[in-house]
Amino acid sequence: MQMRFDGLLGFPGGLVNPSEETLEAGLSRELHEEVGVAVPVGVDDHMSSCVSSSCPRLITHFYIKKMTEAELKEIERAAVASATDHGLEVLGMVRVPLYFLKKGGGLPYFLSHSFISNSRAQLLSALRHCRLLSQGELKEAVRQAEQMRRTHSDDPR
Ligand SMILES: O=c1[nH]cnc2c1ncn2[C@H]1C[C@H](O)[C@@H](COP(=O)(O)OP(=O)(O)O)O1
Repeated sequence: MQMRFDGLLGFPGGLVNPSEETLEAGLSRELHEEVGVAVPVGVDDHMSSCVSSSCPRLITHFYIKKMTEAELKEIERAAVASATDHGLEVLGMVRVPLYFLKKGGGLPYFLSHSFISNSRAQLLSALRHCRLLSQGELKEAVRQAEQMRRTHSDDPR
């Protein structure tokens, strides 16, 4: 995922006008701007679509692209070295911690941060779809994250 200019976590991507380009071409263009490399995206990579709750005229389309660790490392390097949006719209790529540490560290802490639009739900659906974590582990991570958010909102600081 990435830290956005507004301080929220989200996925690389952006607005596409379907009368001007296909969704996949628009996503590839946005990826080039935000991660600095041309990542080919096809209709087979499409995962889900949903009407935005904050803006009913916006439909969010979510794609999953599996890649090797070497490809991921290349993207992480390019995101800093050549992405035109780096330091502007995008403040940095972040790997999602897919583990649990004592006292909520790892995935539960990550999930307790603030996310743009429905990107937190998109992350959870991707982890479920790719079977990277079990249903029980995801449920436990969400439970701990909610508990942390409640604790933080009680913090008077
Ligand atoms: O990761 C995301 N998941 C779901 N919706 C998202 C995500 N990132 C952005 N959005 C939504 C929020 C905004 O309403 C629009 C446009 O986002 P934005 O970052 O402003 O797009 P541009 O890069 O400026 O085109 O999408």
